[in-house]
Formats: sequence, C-alpha cells, structure tokens
Amino acid sequence: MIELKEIGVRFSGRDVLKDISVVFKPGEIIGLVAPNGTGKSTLMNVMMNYVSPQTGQVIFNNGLGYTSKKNEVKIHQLISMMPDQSDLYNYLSGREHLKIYSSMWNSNKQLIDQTIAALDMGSYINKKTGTYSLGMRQRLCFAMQIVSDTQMMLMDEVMNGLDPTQVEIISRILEKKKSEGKTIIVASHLLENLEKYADRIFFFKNGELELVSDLSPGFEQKELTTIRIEELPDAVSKLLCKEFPELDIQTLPNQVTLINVQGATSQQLTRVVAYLQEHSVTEFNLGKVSLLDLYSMYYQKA
Ligand SMILES: Nc1ncnc2c1ncn2[C@@H]1O[C@H](COP(=O)(O)OP(=O)(O)OP(=O)(O)O)[C@@H](O)[C@H]1O
Repeated sequence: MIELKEIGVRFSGRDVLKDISVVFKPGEIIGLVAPNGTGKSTLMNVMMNYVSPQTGQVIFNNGLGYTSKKNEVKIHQLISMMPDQSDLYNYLSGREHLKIYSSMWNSNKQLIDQTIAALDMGSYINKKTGTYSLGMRQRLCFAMQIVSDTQMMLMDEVMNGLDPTQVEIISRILEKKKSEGKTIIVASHLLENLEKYADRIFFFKNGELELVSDLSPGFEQKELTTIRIEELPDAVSKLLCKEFPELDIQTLPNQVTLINVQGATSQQLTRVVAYLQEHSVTEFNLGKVSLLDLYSMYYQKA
C-alpha cells in the first residue's frame, strides 16, 4: 500500500503537485493520464524519494516513511521504478541486466527465464543491448522490473515504441502481476489500452488528481450506456436535442456525439435509432464513454 498525504511540489513558482492525498492498494492497477509536462513523472519521483516534496509525506505499508536513509533502503526493497532505456549498458547482454536486477532485489531466479519466455526475448537476450532495437530495449526495461518482483511497481510510459502484439503481451503480464497482489502504477498515453486493464484511472490537471469515474460515474463498469456518433452534422445534432429533450446529448471537442441512454426505455432507443437513420446517420454504435472521449472532454474544454 502507498499512501500520499498532502503532497505538494512547486517548481519555479508553479504548483506541479498540489496537496495530493490518495491511497493505492495492493492488487490494483492505477492509470495516470495527462498531457506532457503535467507532473506524472514528478509524482512517481516523489514516491521513490527522488524528488522531495515541499509539503506532505509518502507512507508505505505499516507506516514506513522516508524519514531516514535506513528506511529508504527498506522502502526501495518494496517499490521500484521501471528503468529507462538510457539506464541500459550497451556492452552487457539483456540476460546480464536481468541477473543484476534479480540479485539487487534478491528475487526468485526462476523469474528470469519465465520472463524471457513470457516476453518472447529468447532469440536476443544473450546479445549485447547495444545491438537492440528500441522495442527490444523497452521490453528489456519492462522485464528488468518484472524480475525485481517488488510489491509496488511504477511504470512511466511502459508501452513506448512497442508494437500491438507486445502491448497485448505486456498488458496480460500486468494483469497477472495484479492478481498476485502487486500495486502497479502506470503513466500512459495509450488510452484505449490503459482503460482495458486499469482498475482506477486518474487525470492530472493543475497539480491535482481527478478520478475518472468521478467525472463519468459508471465508467469502470463495462455496461453499454451510450450511443456514440462520429462527426454528427451540427444541424442534425440540434434537431436531435430538440426531439429528445429528456436525453443527455453532448458533442465533444473530438467531434464525437454521445447520447446517454442509461435508463432509456426500449421504445426511446428504437425512436433514437430510427431518427438517426431518417437523417442518414449510419455511423453510430451502442457503446460506453471511452477514456479518449473523457480525455477530450476534460482537457480540450472550450
Ligand atoms: N527538477 C525540476 N526542476 C524544475 N522543473 C521541473 C523539474 N522536474 C519537472 N519539472 C517541471 O514540472 C512539470 C512536470 O514535469 P513532469 O516530468 O512531471 O511531467 P510529465 O507529466 O511526466 O510529462 P511527460 O508526459 O512529458 O513525461 C514540467 O513543467 C517540468 O518542466
């Protein structure tokens, strides 16, 4: 468990983190989403004690905090940050990197071969990392953290530069780690992917965290509650609002129109669908509000 208590960080007179209080529990994947330069890495750096907050504290498990060097060593046995590609040594092989991480955290050695197999790295793991492509380096960084096997894992842009197959493989591994009770915090711009596996997602704005399910109640449930229409002509949109004043209809900055049909009767649904078809609108589906929709709503508000 990680508890952030009233964390405040100010850089050059700007509040990057403003009085943030939140608890991240075992067995959950947390998504952190925000435009570049908002403060996601700073938040992770505070959790690792690489950045000292001006106010507040970070507490782990049984009240352990960064109050001494000895405590920091203990905490860093519990939490790890995914290494960056620039942390790799070009003259060492991938396997050597994994062995170093495994010994540093004194984890089960079998995890090395298991992780190599799970990430399909067998064909290059014994080669020097200087010969790796970007995607191979990224996979190795992820593998290093998995091998460290800490209770809590922070991952900044874990999917960077990976092809769709690798994104899927890593998503499955994250879900498996979650089922083992790990706390995993992922900062990502791959919204469609993130919403598939994250249990709670936070948007970050003006130094504050906002839980996405508070912006859109029911977001984390998988029910289909919304008719989504791509690029509905303005005139039809206005007519639609007039014709169905009882329904919540909104057009987002990304040009998607959402009609909330949660609680609508089947007659109402049939009428809406018939109405769209009468107006030659055929590109629509019954779905749910996506993270991308909410991102557009939240960050691109006029
Ligand atoms: N050590 C520092 N000194 C001064 N300003 C900093 C420092 N670290 C970060 N900042 C500033 O704090 C803000 C947040 O940076 P941060 O790296 O946390 O953003 P981010 O959300 O992780 O961005 P990205 O998505 O690009 O990785 C930025 O404006 C950045 O310039």
